Parts: sequence; structure tokens; C-alpha cells
Amino acid sequence: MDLFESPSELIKIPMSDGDLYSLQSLKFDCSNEDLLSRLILETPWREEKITVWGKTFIQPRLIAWYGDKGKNYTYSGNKFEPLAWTPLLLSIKKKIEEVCKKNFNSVLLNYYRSGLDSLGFHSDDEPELGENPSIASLSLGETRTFIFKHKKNKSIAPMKIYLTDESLIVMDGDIQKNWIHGIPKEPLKLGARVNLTFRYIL
Ligand SMILES: O=C(O)CCC(=O)C(=O)O
Ligand SMILES: [Fe+2]
Repeated sequence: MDLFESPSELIKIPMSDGDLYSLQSLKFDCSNEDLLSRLILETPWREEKITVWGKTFIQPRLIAWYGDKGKNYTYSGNKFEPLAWTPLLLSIKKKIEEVCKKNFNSVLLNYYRSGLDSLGFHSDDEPELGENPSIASLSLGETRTFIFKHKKNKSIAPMKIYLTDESLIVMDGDIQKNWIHGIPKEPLKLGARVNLTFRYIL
């Protein structure tokens, strides 16, 4: 084995009450830069609304939902019928399934146009994901900060993870039951980021 080769397997990140894994760098057949620009250009991005305490806001990022036919999904009160898989997304899915040794049947794409885009704290605990879902999340482009906060135990400090270009994280086990996660705004960051979260819908 080449000692300087980056690991090709997921590494467990120590965390209480949940399972979190990461892989620093996942390479595809085309460069990750090409992948990022193709995803930005070729995806039919949607702006979604979210209603909080009776007030409706436009979510500060764009999204797109792909998956197997019939695998509908409710997210932030919005119901999604998935778009049909593209060859590009299927090839990314295949690679991620090999690394994770798991199958996925849907993917949510998030497009953060700049550091002004963000994602509010939430857990991915919708019933259609089942008891302890495995969610594999690929990052392309600008590094953004992923913050986990424990839901009940305030003595457990929040955890910060830097989601760098071409990194993969996998959330598993009880993580959605015990933690919320989000991506805060970082107004000084100008670069775009696309995130793909692969999920298995029952
Ligand atoms: O953009 C990210 O890395 C997080 C995405 C996420 O948590 C979600 O889509 O549920
Ligand atoms: Fe999430």
C-alpha cells in the first residue's frame, strides 16, 4: 500500500449517542471541479418555501430531489415527487454505495450559492427514512461548517465539522434521534457549494 495514499474507507468520528463517519476525499472519473459545475448547470434547481410560526420564508438555498419512482418524501413540510435519476447522479450513487456498502434510492441536492445561503438546524428523522437511517452526504466546492447540537444533553458541547471539497460524511445509528445539525451562514465565503445527501426511503 502507498503510505501517502489517502484512505479509501470511512473513518469513525468519535461522538456520543450517534454514529458519524467521514472520508476526506472521494474521487470520480471526471474532476470534482467539472462535477460541481455540471451539477450547478444541469440541475433544475428549485427555491422552496418554509413556514415557521405561521410566517412563510424562502429557504436560503436551492434544492432538487431525485430518486426511484414512487419514493416520495416530505421535507420541511414540502412534499417531493422525485425527478428521474440522471446518468451522472447514478454514477455518483454507485461510487458512494461502494464506499458505504449500502444501497440508496434517493438523493437530495442542496445548492449553497454563497456563504449567505444556509440550512437551519434539523434532524433527518422523517418516518419514511425508517428507525436509524444511514445518510451519506457528499460535499463539492466551498468548505462549509456543519454543526451538530445534542437535543437533550446540554452538557455535551456542539460539534463542528468542516465539510471540505470532495469529502463524504455518513450519519448513522441514533444520530438523528439525539442530535440536530445545520449549516450556518458565513457571509465572507463567496464560493458555491453543492451537497448531495443520499438516503434510503422505505
Ligand atoms: O449541506 C449539507 O451538508 C447538509 C445537508 C442536510 O443536512 C440535509 O439535506 O438534510
Ligand atoms: Fe440534514
